[in-house]
Amino acid sequence: MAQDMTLLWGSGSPPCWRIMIMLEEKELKGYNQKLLSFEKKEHKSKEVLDINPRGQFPAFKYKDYILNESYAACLFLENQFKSQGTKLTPDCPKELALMYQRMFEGFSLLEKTGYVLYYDLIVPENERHESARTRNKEALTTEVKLWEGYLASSSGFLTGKTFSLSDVTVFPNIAYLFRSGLCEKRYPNLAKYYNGLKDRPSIKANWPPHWKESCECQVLLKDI
Ligand SMILES: N[C@@H](CCC(=O)N[C@@H](CS)C(=O)NCC(=O)O)C(=O)O
Repeated sequence: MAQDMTLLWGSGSPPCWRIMIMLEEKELKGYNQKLLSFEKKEHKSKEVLDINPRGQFPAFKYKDYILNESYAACLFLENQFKSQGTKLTPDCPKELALMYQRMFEGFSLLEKTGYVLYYDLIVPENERHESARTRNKEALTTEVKLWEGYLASSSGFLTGKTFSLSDVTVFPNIAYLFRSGLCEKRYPNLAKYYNGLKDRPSIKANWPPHWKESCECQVLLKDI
C-alpha cells in the first residue's frame, strides 16, 4: 500500500508536513518520497509538474489518484485507513463538528501568516505600503489571539481529548508561527499546545530538516 504512494515535498512547508504526519499516524511506512528544494525551484521541475500542475509542494499520489491538496490527502487517508494506526476522527458529533471547524479555520491562520512573512514576495516593490504591512500584522495578531483563546481549556489537543485530524492539519501552522518568532510568553496556551505535541513521534520524525538550523526568520513574528 505505502509502496503505491509518492510524496515530493519541500522542507518547512506546513501542507507537506501534514501529509507526512498523517502517513506516520496511519503506519504507512516505506512510501516513496523525495525532498526537493524551493531555492533551486524544484517545485517547478517536470517531476513535480507531472503530479501537481501548479508546480507546488506537496505533490502526492496514491496509485493513480492525485491528492496534491494536503487536506484532500489527509481526509482520503483517514477514510481509506480508518482502522489502521491512530483513530483520528471522533465518534461524537459535537467533537466531530468542532474538529472539522478548526481544521478549516486553519486556512485563515496560515493565509494570514503568509501575508506577513511573504509580503515582499507577494507584492511587487512599487506596490508595497507600510500601511498594508501594518494591517497584515494586525490581522494576524487578531487571528493568533483567537487561537490562543481556543486553546484556553485544551487537554493537550486542539479539539477533544485525543489527537485528531485537527491536530494533524493545524499543528504545522502553529509550529510555523513559533519557528518565525512568535513569543511563547505572550501566547502561553499556544506555547503549551506546541510544546506538548512537538515530540510526538509522527511530528518529530518529520520535523522540517532545515528548521534544525537557526535562521534570521526566527524574529519575523516577534511583535505579533
Ligand atoms: N493548497 C496546497 C498548498 C500548496 C502550496 O501553497 N505550496 C507551497 C509550499 S507550502 C508552494 O509550493 N509554494 C511555491 C509556489 O507556489 O510557487 C495544500 O494545502 O496542500
